[in-house]
Amino acid sequence: MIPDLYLADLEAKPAALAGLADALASADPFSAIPSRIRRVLLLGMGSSRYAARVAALRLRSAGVDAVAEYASAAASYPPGPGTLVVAISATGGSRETLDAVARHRGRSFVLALTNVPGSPVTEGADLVVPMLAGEERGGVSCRTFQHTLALLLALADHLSPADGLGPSGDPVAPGDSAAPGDSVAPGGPAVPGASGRDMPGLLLRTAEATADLLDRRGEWLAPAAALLDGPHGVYTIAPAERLSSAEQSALMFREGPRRPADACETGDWAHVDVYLTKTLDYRAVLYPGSRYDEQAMDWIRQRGSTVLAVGGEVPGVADRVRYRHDDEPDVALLTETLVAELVAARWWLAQG
Ligand SMILES: O=P(O)(O)OC[C@H]1O[C@](O)(CO)[C@@H](O)[C@@H]1O
Repeated sequence: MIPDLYLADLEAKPAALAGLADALASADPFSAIPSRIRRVLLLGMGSSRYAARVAALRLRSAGVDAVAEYASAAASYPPGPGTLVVAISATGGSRETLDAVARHRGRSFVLALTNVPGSPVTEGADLVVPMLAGEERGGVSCRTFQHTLALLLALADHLSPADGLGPSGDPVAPGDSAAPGDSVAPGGPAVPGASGRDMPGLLLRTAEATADLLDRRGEWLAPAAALLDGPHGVYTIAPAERLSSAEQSALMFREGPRRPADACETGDWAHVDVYLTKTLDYRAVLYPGSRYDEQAMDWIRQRGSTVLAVGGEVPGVADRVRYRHDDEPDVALLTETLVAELVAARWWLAQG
């Protein structure tokens, strides 16, 4: 892994997103998914699984039977023709994901989502969807994480009943979702773009948000890096619907500069990370948007902990980083990890 190439990979995000937006505007990559699908099993490791978990939650909130599993889990859903397996591997070569796919090949409908066409995960797959993230020369999954999330949102749109998620990403109202056991799109095949969302438009706004953070990093990056640079590691906090942001951020602090880092869900924070704030110099990135932001911040203020908010205003934080379109939850989901990624790159480069 090479820090200056990792930074170059981050700087190439807006162009890669524009390319993905073009591709999604011209074709639905999921149109070959059969109508018999009744269950979605997303499999992956590391950042691929982080993205999968958020997508599975979104599918469930639209009434679709979906779960994200560690590909390494020995016990999971049995294979079957009604199961759509989404095997996610940026490199296409993670051992655990290949082993899990082997159990489903020829028995479930296997969709391989990968950045490397022809890689092992595509062997025997019923459908291959390329991430179109370009080569990551730094050796760290960053653009592939962003493109995985984007494509899984597009998949969720494709599989969701027409009365499921709205264009804003709001969950369906209680009682409006499909009944348990319903096919993913009642009465027929999954409807492309059933949610009515303009996915290419979302990706172009994400590219603008990403470019805004990159262009203005001279203002915010040095203070943010200094604020998070404590003796006891970095913690990251995000709502369940965007937990991938906290998980990917913590992974970037570990994988690049090799700093201790961990992720926590915002509501769960009061049951888990709160115990660290009394004894450690607790420093965290908060991705706001949970109804439990204030519950966490109440403890954080009492304990004098240090929090950097990304994408919103939260009373009691030490500082905040804002960016274009950060009031749009799906733009935030797709963009916000860039703050942690750039801090990680800065620390990594400083190590020489
Ligand atoms: O998506 P892949 O290529 O299967 O990789 C899974 C994980 O493994 C890593 O490559 C690290 O080993 C991470 O960057 C990634 O999150």
